[in-house]
Amino acid sequence: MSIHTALTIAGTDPTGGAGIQADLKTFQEREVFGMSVITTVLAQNTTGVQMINHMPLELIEKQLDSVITDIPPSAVKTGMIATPEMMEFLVDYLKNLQVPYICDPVMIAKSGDPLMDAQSRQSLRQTLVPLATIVTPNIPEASELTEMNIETIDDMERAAKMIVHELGAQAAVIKGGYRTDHSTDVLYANGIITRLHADRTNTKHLHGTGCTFSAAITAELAKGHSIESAVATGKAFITDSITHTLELGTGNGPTNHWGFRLKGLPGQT
Ligand SMILES: Nc1ncnc2c1ncn2[C@@H]1O[C@H](COP(=O)(O)OP(=O)(O)O)[C@@H](O)[C@H]1O
Ligand SMILES: Cc1ncc(COP(=O)(O)OP(=O)(O)O)c(N)n1
Repeated sequence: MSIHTALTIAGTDPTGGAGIQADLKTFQEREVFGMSVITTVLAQNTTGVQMINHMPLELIEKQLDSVITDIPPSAVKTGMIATPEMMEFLVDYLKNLQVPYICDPVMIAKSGDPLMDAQSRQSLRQTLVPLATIVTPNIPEASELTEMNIETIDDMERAAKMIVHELGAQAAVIKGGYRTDHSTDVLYANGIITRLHADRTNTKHLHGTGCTFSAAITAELAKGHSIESAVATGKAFITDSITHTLELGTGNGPTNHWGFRLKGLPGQT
């Protein structure tokens, strides 16, 4: 049996809904062996972010060395990489790895709390985005990366093309979660635009949707699937996670990482 492995390099969420914890749960659900390197420890929950503490670069480097020299990843994703110094350091590291790399350009939590400053947002465009196999911004993040005002699906398509042709990523998925009329995401890969549709679930429990979606895509790339197939599976996985809501927490709760397993079971909504 061949074992597939995936590494997430990101920040933490003690509630388990977003960040490293959501990534590891998702890798496990997709039957990929999950590994993690922590960049930032956060005190956060379903109501917002209470405290942020960045790890020293030396500790990030040591964690990476420990994992990679022992269990090589078949694919890597980055989530919250909050400072230009962390980004610049990771560029050399990721170039050497030569495995599929998913860049989730995490900038702001749905609670509204910023996860990086303006200078870091600019650095992300020049450092990590050009290295990515797939970049997975939500609409505000795509606007920041492309300096475009994104309102329509056509705008999402233009932004995805710009991330590939002008910023240098191999493919881009613009996530439609911030829209209120539909949940259509747009993939641009290998010169082709694909619209990924899903019914919109009327719920406030959407904490960590972006992390979970990009982790599911990473797991599929780790198995050797194509970009198009990995993104289609990621979309099905996140849709089931949102549909089978858990209603946890006093604020905007997490998604259900085992939602796809509940499909068709009696008594489950
Ligand atoms: N209410 C919803 N119903 C169905 N799908 C949703 C809903 N909200 C977000 N999604 C989907 O979840 C995924 C993550 O999108 P989004 O929430 O925009 O990311 P982020 O957490 O980075 O802001 C996308 O596939 C998006 O279409
Ligand atoms: C540590 C950490 N990383 C990323 C996020 C943002 O997660 P995301 O999946 O974009 O979902 P929201 O939290 O914005 O709903 C985070 N909160 N914490």
